[in-house]
Amino acid sequence: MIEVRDLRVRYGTRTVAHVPELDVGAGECVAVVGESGSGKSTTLMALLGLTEGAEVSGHVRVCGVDVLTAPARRLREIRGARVALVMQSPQAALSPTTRLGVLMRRALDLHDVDASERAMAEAVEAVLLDPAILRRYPHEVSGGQAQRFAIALALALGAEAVLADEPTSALDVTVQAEVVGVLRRLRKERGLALLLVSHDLALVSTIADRVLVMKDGEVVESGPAARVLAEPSHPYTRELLEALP
Ligand SMILES: Nc1ncnc2c1ncn2[C@@H]1O[C@H](COP(=O)(O)OP(=O)(O)OP(=O)(O)O)[C@@H](O)[C@H]1O
Repeated sequence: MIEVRDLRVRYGTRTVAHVPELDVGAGECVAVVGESGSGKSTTLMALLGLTEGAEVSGHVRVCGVDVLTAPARRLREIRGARVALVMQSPQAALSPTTRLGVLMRRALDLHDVDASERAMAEAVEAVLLDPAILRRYPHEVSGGQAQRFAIALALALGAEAVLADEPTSALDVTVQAEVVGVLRRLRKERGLALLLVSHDLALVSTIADRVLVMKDGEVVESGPAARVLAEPSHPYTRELLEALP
């Protein structure tokens, strides 16, 4: 589903992310962890060709599309519909004057997907939200609810992969846990490929099969989540683990 080889993202002369190898198959979950500024979000955005102004090289294949060479039309096919991007603050990306239900109906109509009240209610219930949320405006829901709404919309559109960029603030740990809980269940039920970005190694290891640890744009350690957590081989990974509350 996702295949990355020797991905390099540069802004000017500075390499902000270098990922030698990253694979996520259907039903698998891979987490990218590291402190703020380590290149996690940049890596995620590069997978959808969304690193504006950057020089990107290497090989990136997502849902059969060669992201670095594909024409804009092919990239639009995977963005939003086949691959869901769950952002740190999804409310910011939503129109503040449009109710969530209207927004969902428009998106489903655009892709010729069933946009009946019942189908929309089922979509939000699948991420453990009350269908009443469809009558709310984006500023009337919490960050975690907005993230779950974004996942519901993606699933209704038939997404095969979810890329989630988790909030980095320690205050948001309950939100993260809430969203990760939903993703964990959906991954099993629907065979979604999941790529999670987080600074919280302990949280992601509860869902991820494999973990990549990034520092200053480089992958310093990668491997099965259980191994990385139990026997971290890099001092930086040990630091991340020791920093946990
Ligand atoms: N458009 C840009 N132009 C120049 N530098 C950028 C740009 N976007 C990101 N960077 C730089 O790339 C580096 C990696 O940023 P990135 O957002 O990927 O880190 P991160 O690990 O996701 O951090 P956070 O957890 O805070 O989101 C940072 O030093 C950042 O300043």
